[in-house]
Amino acid sequence: MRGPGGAPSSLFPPPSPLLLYTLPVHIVETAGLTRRFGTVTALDALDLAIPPGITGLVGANGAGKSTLFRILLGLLPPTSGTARVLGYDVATRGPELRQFVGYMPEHDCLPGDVSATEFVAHMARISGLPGDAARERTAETLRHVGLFEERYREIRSYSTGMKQRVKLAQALVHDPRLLFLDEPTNGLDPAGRDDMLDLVRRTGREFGISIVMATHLLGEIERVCDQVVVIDGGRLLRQGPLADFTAATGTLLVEVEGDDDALVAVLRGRGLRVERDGRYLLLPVAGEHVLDAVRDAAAGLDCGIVRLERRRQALEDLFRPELEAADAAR
Ligand SMILES: Nc1ncnc2c1ncn2[C@@H]1O[C@H](COP(=O)(O)OP(=O)(O)OP(=O)(O)O)[C@@H](O)[C@H]1O
Repeated sequence: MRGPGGAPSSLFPPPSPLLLYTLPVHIVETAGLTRRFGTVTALDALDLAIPPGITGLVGANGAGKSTLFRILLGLLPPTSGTARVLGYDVATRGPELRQFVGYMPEHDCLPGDVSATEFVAHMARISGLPGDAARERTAETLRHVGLFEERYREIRSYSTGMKQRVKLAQALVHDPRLLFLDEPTNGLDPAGRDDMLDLVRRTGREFGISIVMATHLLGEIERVCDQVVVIDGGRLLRQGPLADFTAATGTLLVEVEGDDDALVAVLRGRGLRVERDGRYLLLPVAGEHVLDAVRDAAAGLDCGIVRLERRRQALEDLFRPELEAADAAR
């Protein structure tokens, strides 16, 4: 496991200087990437340029996310076009690139009759780690994903959330520089979803591992990702930094502690338009006087201001219409 900032642990030799100096600007690059299955076009002339960091790959079911992962791992040949992962051409250098890439598949693929320790250590050995290092590294990885206490239990006795963690552990055990996670929150309840997203974020941020996470849930992207790639029907809708998609809107978002009904009444009494969204009050930002009015009114009513900021655009609002339009056109 690498420490914060990406420093390698003592368990692993440092990456070769050659690799350090040749790390590409983009961890994934594709040009005209196309994959057909008979009459179905799963990927359609996809041009991607994904920088290091945590990237959300978002698309509805059948958008082509899993097909893209299989191609990027060098496990499935494209029909046409090219792809490079960490600078390696997937068509010719699959075995090399897979040393540096971890993959968490979407569906349940774990053997039930072995423990997490046995399974993850087996995967570590397959990746080329010698016995002692594989055992140490397995314990370390299972601790990271929160399964250390239960590591000797048979996988068949695990909950869905625990099985997802085993899948993440096997993807991490060989100390990859890049992780492909295919719907890591699949089948989890809201609390399990939160825990998994937190784990994904910590894995990316604390250990400096780049992550591409496929999901069909836009809200998940907003919580953990720096970058967004949106595909639909195998085609690229948009890609770029999350901040570009969630620019500040012309709406002021206010949250107060205290009598917010009274605050609404006072603000409306001053001629301001105020709407409610749960515990938030929303006002069009017509100028500085709106901010001043909110501050003065809250102070006059002894309401503590918890949030007073421009509301940001939600990904959901941006892409839902595009995804729906693309669906209708098919
Ligand atoms: N081996 C295959 N043979 C035929 N069609 C396939 C094959 N693999 C994928 N497809 C088709 O390609 C399209 C993209 O599938 P893919 O699994 O990549 O989508 P996805 O975005 O990962 O969706 P999901 O989350 O539902 O798996 C779908 O129409 C799917 O039916």
